[in-house]
Amino acid sequence: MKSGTSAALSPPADATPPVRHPEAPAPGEPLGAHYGQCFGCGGDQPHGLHLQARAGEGVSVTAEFTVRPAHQGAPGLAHGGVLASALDETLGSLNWLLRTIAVTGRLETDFVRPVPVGATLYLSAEVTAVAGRKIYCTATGRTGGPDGPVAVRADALFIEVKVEHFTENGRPEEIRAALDDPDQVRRARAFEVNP
Ligand SMILES: CCCCCCCCCCCCCCCC(=O)SCCNC(=O)CCNC(=O)[C@H](O)C(C)(C)COP(=O)(O)OP(=O)(O)OC[C@H]1O[C@@H](n2cnc3c(N)ncnc32)[C@H](O)[C@@H]1OP(=O)(O)O
Repeated sequence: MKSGTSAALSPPADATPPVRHPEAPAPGEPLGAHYGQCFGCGGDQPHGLHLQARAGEGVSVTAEFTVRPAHQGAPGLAHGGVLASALDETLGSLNWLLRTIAVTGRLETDFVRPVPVGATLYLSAEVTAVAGRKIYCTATGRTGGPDGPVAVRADALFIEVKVEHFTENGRPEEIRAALDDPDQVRRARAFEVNP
């Protein structure tokens, strides 16, 4: 049974359907990591989720994440916060398709079934509505295959921010390193609004 979603995650009356950016990656294309040190998608985080997302149709993505021993809460089972991170990361990757820089404002998660170590979580997410800077989206994670039973799901509100959100709030050494890395700058540009 789906639990109730809070009023904060119900789009207002003037919300509009999301618009896929004309230069968004084609359906099936891998999105890659937005930052090598990202806990969700980065390849340089030994205990990270190493989540790999691909563009879907419209403003949707799919992703997979395999639970490793470093992700346990109870013996042999994934930690709920890690599963919420996988949902958050998948939802965050939707912003590649809008070409909008946005951060999670609110994330509401249902944990439906326990997810064992070694299991692969098949995630899918889509943007449902946009209202000004507010991006409403939803995600599910299934086990056993892309059509397997739902183990986790989330509804979320992302808020569009400017790049200064990161440069003014992030620890200076990581910001400096990111700005000095041409590959990182190129990936940040891919988020920029308006071609
Ligand atoms: C060199 C650098 C390269 C960088 C390259 C970047 C690459 C791209 C990286 C992406 C990374 C993704 C990674 C995964 C996704 C995370 O995990 S992101 C990390 C977790 N999230 C955060 O840290 C966000 C922390 N929170 C904040 O900074 C601020 O609260 C926010 C979210 C920016 C909002 O603050 P604000 O801009 O002052 O906006 P505010 O005016 O308060 O609110 C705007 C609207 O949103 C609503 N709202 C705001 N918060 C909420 C809420 N929690 N609940 C409900 N409504 C809310 C407000 O009510 C308001 O509504 P309206 O009045 O317009 O109707």
